[in-house]
Amino acid sequence: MENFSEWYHEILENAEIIDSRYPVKGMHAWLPYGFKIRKKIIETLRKLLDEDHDEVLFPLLIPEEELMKESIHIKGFEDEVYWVTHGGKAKLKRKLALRPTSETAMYPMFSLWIRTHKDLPLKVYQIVNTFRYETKHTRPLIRIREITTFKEAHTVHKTLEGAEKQVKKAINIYKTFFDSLGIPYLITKRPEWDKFPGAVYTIAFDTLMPDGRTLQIGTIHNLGQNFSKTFDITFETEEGKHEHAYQTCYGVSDRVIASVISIHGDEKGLCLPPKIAPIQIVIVPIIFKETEEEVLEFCKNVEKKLKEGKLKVHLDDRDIRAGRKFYEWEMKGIPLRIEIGPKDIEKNKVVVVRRDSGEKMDVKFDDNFVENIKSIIEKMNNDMRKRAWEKMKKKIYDVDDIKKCKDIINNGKGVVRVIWCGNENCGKNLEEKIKADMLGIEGKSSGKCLNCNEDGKYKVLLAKTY
Ligand SMILES: Nc1ncnc2c1ncn2[C@@H]1O[C@H](COS(=O)(=O)NC(=O)[C@@H](N)CS)[C@@H](O)[C@H]1O
Ligand SMILES: [Mg+2]
Ligand SMILES: [Zn+2]
Repeated sequence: MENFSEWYHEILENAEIIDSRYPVKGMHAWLPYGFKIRKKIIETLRKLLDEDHDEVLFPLLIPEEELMKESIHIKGFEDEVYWVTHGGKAKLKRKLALRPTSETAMYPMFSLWIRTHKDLPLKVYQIVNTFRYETKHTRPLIRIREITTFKEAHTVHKTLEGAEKQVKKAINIYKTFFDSLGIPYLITKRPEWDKFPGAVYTIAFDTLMPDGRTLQIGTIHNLGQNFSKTFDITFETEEGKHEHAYQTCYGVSDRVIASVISIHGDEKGLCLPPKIAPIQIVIVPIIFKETEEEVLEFCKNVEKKLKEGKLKVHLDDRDIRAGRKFYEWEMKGIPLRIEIGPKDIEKNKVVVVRRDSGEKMDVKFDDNFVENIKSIIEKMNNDMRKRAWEKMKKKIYDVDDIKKCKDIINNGKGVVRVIWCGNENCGKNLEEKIKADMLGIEGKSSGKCLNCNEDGKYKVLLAKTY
């Protein structure tokens, strides 16, 4: 794990997640196993969003004049937009952008959909691919040019309070989502100079990767009335007045998958949270010639019982060495392995091995068998999440000395928490001094600004970032 980047690229290949050989930089093919993991993660996300959003689907191509409408927004994206300029041999009269994100695709339509207060709040999302011509170093699933798993939610409200309430709801949705994947997170309000182009403010979820750098795994933007004024999203109030609506949008991407792989993975390969593992349990028969029949028979019964319990189980009865099977399934991060040999069936039990801790347990194949397996799985989900949080918390340092900050940041030790006065120039100066990015404001604080010694106003986090 000391060379995280090498480990990361190898695991994507060895665990058959994606194939990076696709001949366009920053774009990759999803392989069957990786696709199944991605599908489970999307299912988890959909279940959360469908509680009070409707799923929609907008076109990929955005007319230039719509994309250019919100000046700050386009300022932030103009260097990253892919353009379509031809249809066949014919040059298009007006060029079309591949959506980098869909505000400018959706909001002209919202303006048509929203007439009166009865049409609000509107809460929609889509899970699509988006395109950003990233000029910084691209990296599979982390910084890609085709973001293949881009979930973007867009909401419209009558009042600022409505939008504020939705921001809080979105924060809870992301907390629940990342908790279910066992991913720890830092929640901060991005500094003014690093918020989403066109937003009033941005709340970000960052996680800490094994190399000491943080990865922005989700963002929530309060758009105020910036876009509703640009795209004329107005509604008739109860009193018959016309007002501009208040909006939010929030998104996650393939980075969620990158963080599940990176944070739970180890030298043996992936370690998937049981909740999103395409196969939760693999049964490996320990075969000896004289007892082959009854062992396989027993394995089939165990498999049947587990399937009846709605668990995703695979019986690996290939005619290869058990050790080879262990290696392969550990690489693929299957949460539980069940080993069954002649001694086990004599005692009517199986051996259960946890992928995360390596812990081995005997479990009786009796009436409580499925329940016992389910509680091991439940415990594993919780242990993986707790372990990841503890690991991250240990790498967040409260620091009141610039030199110490530099040492922590330069040696990839993690994140520093310091007191800041809130002044932008001072903040940017601090970033330069310790060669880190300000993730953002965690909360209020008194004391002295670490950088300029003026009155401190906020607790802020800084780290090396992706
Ligand atoms: N090049 C990229 N590769 C992978 N993920 C990315 C990339 N760029 C952004 N993301 C992820 O996408 C999330 C949402 O992107 S964003 O620009 O912050 N926000 C939006 O686009 C808003 N419309 C909310 S959906 C980011 O938090 C980040 O996790
Ligand atoms: Mg970007
Ligand atoms: Zn200061």
